Amino acid sequence: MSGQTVGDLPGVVVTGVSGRMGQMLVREILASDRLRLVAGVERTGHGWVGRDLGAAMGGADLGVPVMDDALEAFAKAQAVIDFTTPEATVGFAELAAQARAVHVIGTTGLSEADLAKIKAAARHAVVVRAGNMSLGVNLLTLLTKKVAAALDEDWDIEIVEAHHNQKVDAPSGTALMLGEAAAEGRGVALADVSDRGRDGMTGARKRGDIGFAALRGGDIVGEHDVMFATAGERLILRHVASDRSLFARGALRAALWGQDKAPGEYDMLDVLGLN
Ligand SMILES: NC(=O)c1ccc[n+]([C@@H]2O[C@H](COP(=O)([O-])OP(=O)(O)OC[C@H]3O[C@@H](n4cnc5c(N)ncnc54)[C@H](O)[C@@H]3O)[C@@H](O)[C@H]2O)c1
Ligand SMILES: O=C(O)C1=N[C@H](C(=O)O)CCC1
Repeated sequence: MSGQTVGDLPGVVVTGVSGRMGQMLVREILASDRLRLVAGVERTGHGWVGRDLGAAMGGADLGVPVMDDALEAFAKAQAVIDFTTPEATVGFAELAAQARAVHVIGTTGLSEADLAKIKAAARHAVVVRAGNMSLGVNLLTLLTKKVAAALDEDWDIEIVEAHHNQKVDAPSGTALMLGEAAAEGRGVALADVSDRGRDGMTGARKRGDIGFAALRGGDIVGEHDVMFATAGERLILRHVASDRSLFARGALRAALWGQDKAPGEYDMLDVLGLN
């Protein structure tokens, strides 16, 4: 970015700016010399709306407003980084497309109907979506696919995830990415073999199923095991995130990467050049 003035840097809006990821994103953007923070967006009625973002975060004024009019905010930006809720993200996808801003989506828990709306928005603008923005997890999806392809159904696949006690969706977006990768490696559709939330007299495990289990507690940032278990041995692939900043840095990288791309839906494997 040599020779650029601050005004030339791509402008970014962070939605859900008061949230765990929102505040982490603000800190990473302020520390970056490649992106410029233009606004934060929060839901109508939130106490931060109308305030300066720096002051709202308990520091000095930044000259960056917190707004609840997303379209007005997006009109000033080249990228929108969005870690909010499924309902909010679907609305933001349409507005980001109208503003022709790159929409980086970290929100998880999206339904098939939500994904269809995001796909429609991606006809007009760049969307980068991933249930996990870290390099390690995205590499883990490739390893999972490879191991699943190498092993037959004598090997049971179980995905175990653990997160903090405020997480509202399960299985995690990451666990679902890993499940998709395992299913792809096996040449099956995840929807046909997914086994979630066992409880009570479940009967014996069905051969070929991919099982999911979710743990919630304390301040766990995010842990994922993909277990391949057969008679006499187990292989466990594990990722442990100990700091949310790695998700935020992945999102910033995606926002920059998307600046010169054609409209469409992309993921972090595209951003990282691993596809
Ligand atoms: N993809 C990844 O790498 C990754 C990493 C961490 C978290 N996540 C996901 O990001 C999402 C947010 O996680 P979090 O821990 O920051 O949650 P959080 O609850 O701390 O933050 C969500 C924020 O969104 C705001 N919000 C809700 N509706 C809104 C609306 N209509 N307009 C504007 N703001 C709105 C809330 O007020 C809140 O500040 C979750 O889906 C989580 O699973 C993804
Ligand atoms: O804290 C969360 O919520 C996280 N969500 C993502 C998921 O659902 O996999 C990524 C890890 C943290």
